[in-house]
Amino acid sequence: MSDYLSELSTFSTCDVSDGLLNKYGDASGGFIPNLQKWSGPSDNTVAGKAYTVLFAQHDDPRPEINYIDTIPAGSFLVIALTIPLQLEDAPYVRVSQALYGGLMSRRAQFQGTKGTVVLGRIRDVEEQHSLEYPVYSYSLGTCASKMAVKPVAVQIPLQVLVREANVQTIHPDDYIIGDNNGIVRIPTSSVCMQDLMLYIRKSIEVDRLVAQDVAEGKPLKASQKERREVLKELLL
Ligand SMILES: O=C([O-])CC(=O)C(=O)O
Ligand code: NI
Repeated sequence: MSDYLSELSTFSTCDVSDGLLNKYGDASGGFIPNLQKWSGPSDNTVAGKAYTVLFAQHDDPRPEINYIDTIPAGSFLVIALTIPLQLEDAPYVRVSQALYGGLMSRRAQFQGTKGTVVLGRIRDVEEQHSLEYPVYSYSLGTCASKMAVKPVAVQIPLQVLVREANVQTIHPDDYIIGDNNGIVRIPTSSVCMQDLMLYIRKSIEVDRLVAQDVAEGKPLKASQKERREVLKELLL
């Protein structure tokens, strides 16, 4: 099986969104909205495969699980709450406790995890920063989560409530890509990775040529129209 992680980490999240938007007609471009980046490298992209974790209310009948000690290397840890605990508008979650902290990042990093996305709050922001391990979340908190919520399942689809009551579903093993712009997800079940990668490579080359034209004083719109012609044949 071919693994696209190393090449994906040479792209920007915007390049990936361009591919999903233009090649697959995905209006969201795979962007997971409202996430803040708190830590991680400032000058490169990180990519991993979604290792999904669902948190539910503390009195949920399902027993609490330990997920942090069994993350496969190359994963991007993605943590979400059940839909009733989410909100459409800021702060996007009903839970004011932090689902994730610095010790968890240390353990994830030790296992070769590429980064962590928490669709909720995290804490220990200074410790996160010092680890240089990529962490994204909606916001921050100070209190641990044990009296409010608990992890109940791994590697199941996670539903994320976004504006206008839309729900995005993140599936286990979707590609997750992060940089300073935010987080993008490639829905692996509905995308041919080989075709998408080909499109993105070409589209980056086109943007490079347009930038060159602009540096030479050419008008932007005309340059884009001309340079993007070559992308049309990849849309078939
Ligand atoms: O105790 C917790 O819930 C999380 C935490 O602070 C850590 O991982 O450092
Ligand atoms: Ni802590």
